[in-house]
Amino acid sequence: MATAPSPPRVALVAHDRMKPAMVRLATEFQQVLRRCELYATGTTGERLQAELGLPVQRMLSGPLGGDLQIGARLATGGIDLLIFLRDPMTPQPHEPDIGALLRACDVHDVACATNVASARRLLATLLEAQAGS
Ligand SMILES: O=C(CO)COP(=O)(O)O
Repeated sequence: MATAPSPPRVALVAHDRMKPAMVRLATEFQQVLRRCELYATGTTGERLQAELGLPVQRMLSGPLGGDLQIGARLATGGIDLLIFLRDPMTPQPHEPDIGALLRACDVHDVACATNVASARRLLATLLEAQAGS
């Protein structure tokens, strides 16, 4: 008997000014996201749980090490796709952690979207894959 494919493991991260955009994106793609295993940094995950009821495994808040926790999971093969809505206009206290997470995506060749337009395209490919399964 064929076993069901395991759900994609998707990490969702947004800086404060980008959280409304993340909530809008997750609302638009919530049917897709509900069929994924979701991870998020602390405050992003809190919003997605509270506003959409998405079952998110929350890490620490980004500035407290959450980006590094997601990066560690990604580096050990536990994340298939990262959506990281970065705020390009506001300096962050944990800039090195952000760079480390994005570098881990490149090192391990994990799909990563850092703005809404590319995130929508990545999520659309998940939608297509789910429709075909
Ligand atoms: O700072 C972040 C990513 O660098 C996001 O962290 P929060 O989701 O906890 O706000």
